[in-house]
Amino acid sequence: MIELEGLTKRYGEKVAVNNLTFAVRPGIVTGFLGPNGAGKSTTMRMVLGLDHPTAGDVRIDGQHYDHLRDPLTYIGALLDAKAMHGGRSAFHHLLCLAQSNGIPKARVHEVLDTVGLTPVANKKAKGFSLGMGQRLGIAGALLGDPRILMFDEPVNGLDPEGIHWIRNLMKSLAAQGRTVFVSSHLMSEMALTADHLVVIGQGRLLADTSMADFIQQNSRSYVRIRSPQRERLLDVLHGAGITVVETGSGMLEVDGGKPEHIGELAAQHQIVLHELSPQQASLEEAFMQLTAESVEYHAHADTPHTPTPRPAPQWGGDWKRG
Ligand SMILES: Nc1ncnc2c1ncn2[C@@H]1O[C@H](COP(=O)(O)OP(=O)(O)OP(=O)(O)O)[C@@H](O)[C@H]1O
Repeated sequence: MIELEGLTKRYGEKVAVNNLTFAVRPGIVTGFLGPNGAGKSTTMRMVLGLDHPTAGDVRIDGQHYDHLRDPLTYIGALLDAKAMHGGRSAFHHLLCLAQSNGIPKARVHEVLDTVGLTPVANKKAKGFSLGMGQRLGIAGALLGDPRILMFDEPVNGLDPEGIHWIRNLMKSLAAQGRTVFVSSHLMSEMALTADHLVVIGQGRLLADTSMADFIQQNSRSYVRIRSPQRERLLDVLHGAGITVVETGSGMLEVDGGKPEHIGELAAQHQIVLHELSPQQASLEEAFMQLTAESVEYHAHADTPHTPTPRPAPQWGGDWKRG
């Protein structure tokens, strides 16, 4: 379990993370969403003790990261796949991590196999593609067989097979009772992977809820109806006290209606239906709706806005014995 309480991080005037309180629970995949610059990576860095909170607290299974003995055996993380020594082979990179955390060498071979990098184990990491780098970063996260896993944008650079693989990996890690905390901008992927969502905007908590509730609470669900006897159907629905929205394309929409009820009414009045389909907004639509006001970096056709570059997080470099 990861627990945040009033977690806050300021960089000068900028409040990157603002009083976040939530818990990431075991046994499920928790998605961490937010527009660019919302504070996701800063939060994750604070979980790993790579950044120190201005205020508040974050604990891993009740302990501060700095107090964990052999931290890789508690929490494995992928924050920045490029934050590794490019001159080392994949095998050596993992071996160094293993040795500093009391993990046996045999485990290095196991995780290389799990992520599919055994054939390139002796190749230097600097020659790796983005996707291979992601796999190596994931191998590092799995090395200590930790109860908690945290991935920042793990599907970045992965091909469709790789995306499918990481989705199943995360689900199976959660099914084993582990805590899995993952950020991604790929909403369709998140919708397939996460059971629970934590959403932040401009450093503040916007939602901490199940995937189903999040979509339901932040979007419109309705029944779409198409009928060649549109006018008669309208009369019947109005007669039954149902509010109908008429769309320009000739469709009818009933907010929050039950398709069974509408279908039965139509049948009772012998009205032909060509379509009767429940419509649920996608995670992407719900996310856009919730975060619309906290998006900092809008694209403009003629004035592209680029956030100020900042140093890459030093993943792995600060990990040490407690
Ligand atoms: N080391 C730093 N110094 C100054 N400002 C920083 C630093 N790290 C992050 N910030 C600022 O804090 C805010 C949150 O950044 P962060 O990278 O945590 O957001 P994010 O949600 O991970 O964004 P993205 O989705 O674009 O990766 C941003 O405005 C960013 O510019």
